[in-house]
Amino acid sequence: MTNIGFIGAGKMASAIIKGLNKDKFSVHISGRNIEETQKTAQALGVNAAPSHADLIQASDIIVLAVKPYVVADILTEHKTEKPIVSIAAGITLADLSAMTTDTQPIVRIMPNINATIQKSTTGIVRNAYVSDDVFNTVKAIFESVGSVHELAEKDFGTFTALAGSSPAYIYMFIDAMSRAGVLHGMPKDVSTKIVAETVLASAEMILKSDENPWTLVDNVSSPGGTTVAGVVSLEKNNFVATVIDAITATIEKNNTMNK
Ligand SMILES: NC(=O)C1=CN([C@@H]2O[C@H](COP(=O)(O)OP(=O)(O)OC[C@H]3O[C@@H](n4cnc5c(N)ncnc54)[C@H](OP(=O)(O)O)[C@@H]3O)[C@@H](O)[C@H]2O)C=CC1
Ligand SMILES: O=C(O)[C@@H]1CCC=N1
Repeated sequence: MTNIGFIGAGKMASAIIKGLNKDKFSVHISGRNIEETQKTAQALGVNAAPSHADLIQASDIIVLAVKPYVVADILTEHKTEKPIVSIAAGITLADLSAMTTDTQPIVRIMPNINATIQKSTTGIVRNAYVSDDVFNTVKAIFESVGSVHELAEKDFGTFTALAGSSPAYIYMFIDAMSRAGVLHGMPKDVSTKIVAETVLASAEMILKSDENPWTLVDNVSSPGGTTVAGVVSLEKNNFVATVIDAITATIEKNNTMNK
């Protein structure tokens, strides 16, 4: 049984812990406040550690699941040679090494909120001090809540935009479509379900088809028909450039988070 300790048990840690196979992993959590930690531990069916030091003592692998600005404080105060896994946005392996030691085994992860339904698309990279055994265990943790993509660290900012943050942008798109349904007389719950089902199936089409997305756009667009009228309107309003700008802004923020 591998002992996994989560420092910080908020939205992401809870989503990951819920998906973990408790026959393979014994899970410990520690937070800012022991009463809150005990309540969260009880709700998740895991162990509450009285302090971060106790959690580190009890764990084989320590997952930092706190907000990025808290990571340095924790790593400065608590030294360990055990492998550290960070899910914090914008904090690089080099940043984490600078907060620990030159030889600290560190894995950097970018999951997404779809871990809540075991469908995270997760990015992973390790430094040179992480053994294959530890790396495979960390991969297994995140495979319990979705797919795992091994990346070069230079691509982590882009991955953060395309997978870590993008659920928010996709929710915005769904809500905008659904609001248009309301404008044209449909109840919001009905239009949201219709749009969400259509987004889900359209994404499945892209994953199952060999065609590129623009060919699929052309397949929907009948000559002189309804779809092309909407496609031209989206383009008049800079839909593609607007989306690309949002992804670039996300990457730029990622690159300056710890500066
Ligand atoms: N949300 C998302 O979609 C994603 C988030 N991430 C990353 O995951 C990390 C966590 O984000 P998320 O789960 O959303 O945030 P949450 O705020 O939900 O969780 C953070 C948790 O850390 C706790 N905490 C704060 N200070 C300390 C401390 N000193 N010691 C221990 N615990 C502490 C907080 O407790 P309290 O509430 O009491 O302050 C809270 O429970 C971030 O670094 C973020 O970049 C990565 C990918 C996606
Ligand atoms: O907004 C953030 O910084 C985190 C990282 C990806 C999703 N949420």
